[in-house]
Amino acid sequence: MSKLELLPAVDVRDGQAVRLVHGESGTETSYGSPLEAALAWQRSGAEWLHLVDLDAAFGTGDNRELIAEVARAMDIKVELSGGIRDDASLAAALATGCTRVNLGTAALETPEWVAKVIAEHGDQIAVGLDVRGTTLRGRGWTRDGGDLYETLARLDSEGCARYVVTDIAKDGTLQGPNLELLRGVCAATDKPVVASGGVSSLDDLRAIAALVPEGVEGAIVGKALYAKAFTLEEALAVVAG
Ligand SMILES: O=C(O)c1ccccc1NCC(=O)[C@H](O)[C@H](O)COP(=O)(O)O
Repeated sequence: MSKLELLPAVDVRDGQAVRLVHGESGTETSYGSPLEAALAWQRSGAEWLHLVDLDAAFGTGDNRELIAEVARAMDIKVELSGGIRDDASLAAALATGCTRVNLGTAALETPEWVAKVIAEHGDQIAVGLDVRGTTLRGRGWTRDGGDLYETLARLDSEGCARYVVTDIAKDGTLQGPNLELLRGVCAATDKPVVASGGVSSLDDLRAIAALVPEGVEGAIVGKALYAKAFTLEEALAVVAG
């Protein structure tokens, strides 16, 4: 059985590494320099970094230069997320040398453009399915954007390579992942799924790792690492088996 990939998160708001609760603007806890945080995860043995420009996601500006600096400083694989919605923002994201980008709002609002870039960039494009219940949310998770399973079927038919699935109700809360949601998405697609939101403990990671045979490929971990619920070294040891 393949092992679960771990993606420690660095979410950037106003130049700082932060964690939000339910992804809501105004709930930030700050954790200092994004570059220092990313380098710390890399030193601890991470193979991936999940790097989010929250200002670009919310439409309150962007941290494009800082995000590029962090991505370029990494020797590990980088997944970039937040505000990638058109040719210019996609080109800027890919120019950082990141391994892949995560599209959210664009998949809901400009499906033709997303189909085009999936066709052009293949595995470099993942789509973030950020949900409340089974309703997708876009624009920094502030606006409803359609039904999860209808959108998933459309993206599958367009050849989307991978999905990053977040239960917004769990994100940043340390309440545990939504395993039922992950199982539901895995049952609806043959494409790999990256779980995001709510991881609170090593047991949560074990529970997500148990879904690898169903199609879960990775888990994003944010708050739990910053709150020191466990160390990244401990988490990597758990997923190594
Ligand atoms: O990824 C986005 O585009 C995004 C947009 C708006 C609010 C939050 C967003 N991402 C948050 C994350 O990707 C978190 O880093 C991740 O879900 C980790 O959650 P947790 O382990 O619960 O801290």
